[in-house]
Amino acid sequence: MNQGGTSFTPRRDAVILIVDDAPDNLSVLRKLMVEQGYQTYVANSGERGLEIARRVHPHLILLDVIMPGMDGFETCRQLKSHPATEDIPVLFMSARNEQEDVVTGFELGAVDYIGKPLRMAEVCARVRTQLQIRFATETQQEQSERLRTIVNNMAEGLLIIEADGRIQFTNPACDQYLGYMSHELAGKSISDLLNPLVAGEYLDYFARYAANPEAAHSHGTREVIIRHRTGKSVCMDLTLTPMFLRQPLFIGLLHDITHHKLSEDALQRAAMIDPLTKIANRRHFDSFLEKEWQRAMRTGAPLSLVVLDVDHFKLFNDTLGHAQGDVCLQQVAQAISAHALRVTDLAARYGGEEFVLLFAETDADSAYQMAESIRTHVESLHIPHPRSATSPHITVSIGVATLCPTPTDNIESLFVAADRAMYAAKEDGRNQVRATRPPTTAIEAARAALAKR
Ligand SMILES: Nc1nc2c(ncn2[C@@H]2O[C@H](COP(=O)(O)OP(=O)(O)OP(=O)(O)O)[C@@H](O)[C@H]2O)c(=O)[nH]1
Repeated sequence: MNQGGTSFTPRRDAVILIVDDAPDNLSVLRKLMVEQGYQTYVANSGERGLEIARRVHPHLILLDVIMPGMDGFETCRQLKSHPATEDIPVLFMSARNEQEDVVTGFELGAVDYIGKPLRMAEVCARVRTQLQIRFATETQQEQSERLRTIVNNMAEGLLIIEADGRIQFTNPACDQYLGYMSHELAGKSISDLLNPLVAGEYLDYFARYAANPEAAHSHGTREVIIRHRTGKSVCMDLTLTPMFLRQPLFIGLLHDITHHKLSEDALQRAAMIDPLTKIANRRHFDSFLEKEWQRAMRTGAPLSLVVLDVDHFKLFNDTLGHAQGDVCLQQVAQAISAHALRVTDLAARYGGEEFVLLFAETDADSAYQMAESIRTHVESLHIPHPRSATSPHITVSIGVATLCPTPTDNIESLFVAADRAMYAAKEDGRNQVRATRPPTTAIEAARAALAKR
């Protein structure tokens, strides 16, 4: 169907009802309408016309005015007062075509009034025009209904926003996302929902494009934090598109990504954590060390790396079983991470039974003290190691390396130094701390004091 120009062709399934008491008129008009391709019903009285109209609900009624019994005006009055027929367009045909008759016809709700004798080509043209209007209205109503159903049932939140930031309309999903009752958001400003900085940016964007509609373009999608009615923050994707009708408006589409965000965060956290011991994994430690290394290069502060290895762990596994070995690793991990006290400290499981600890802004003496404290902590856990030649309990050997990184140093060399120190501790009998440089006398004293206990 072409709704735009003059070449409109009525739908072939258009249904016409002709009401006229004169059989000749009825037969001529019927023939004419059938020739036009319309499905045609006829009635020879107002009463019969009402009956057919309620039953078949035609698209248009051609209604004679002068009829015995119920005349055309009364028939029209009754059609318009019944919900089943009130919206059917009525086109009067009458020899009574004084001005007051025509006015009465229109006042009763008719869409047109044709004078008799009828000129058939004119009747056809008027019928076609009324059908065109009728179908266009139906199409509009259908489209509006379709749109309303979509808007009311879509999962995305929808807002219509005016250029000054005032919310004109929200759909049920939007109300639900943000905890509002239906229509409660209308009249509020988007500044009530967004933080002032983001709201300011949007208001600038609205003002810019309201002033220059030609340059309008979609604001795209961005992640925003929106204030829920309860005050809590929800994370949403907001897509804004300008729409210029009588006034500049903006269509906002809200997509709730709080759950994605939560699982994204959980995934990110999981990617950083060792599943057995729940402390940092190697990947997280490496990136943390890289950052602290760069920072230490800028500040010139010392960086201490501690490498720890459980003594005779293979024997432990072989004696008590792998499951018991796992529990042991968990306990040792907790003891180690209990010493990562500052935000710039990080304890991690680096491999099977090997752990590492980074102490940023920590000199060799302090790092040695911390390492010694870890060693005694692990020993004090008293995890039985029945077949160990070193101790009846689980112990660890620890290597410490300290460096004030310069551009000629590299992380690898810090690791090599700490590893070397740790192997030296193993070779020297295990359950001890070795550093890349000898501890100061004060540290020695501390060690001696600890050893006596
Ligand atoms: N239970 C358990 N054992 C592990 C895990 N990862 C590595 N191991 C075991 O840790 C043991 C490490 O053994 P080695 O590196 O040979 O050390 P070791 O000779 O027992 O002891 P040292 O010479 O004192 O280092 C191996 O038997 C590994 O199977 C783990 O996740 N759970």
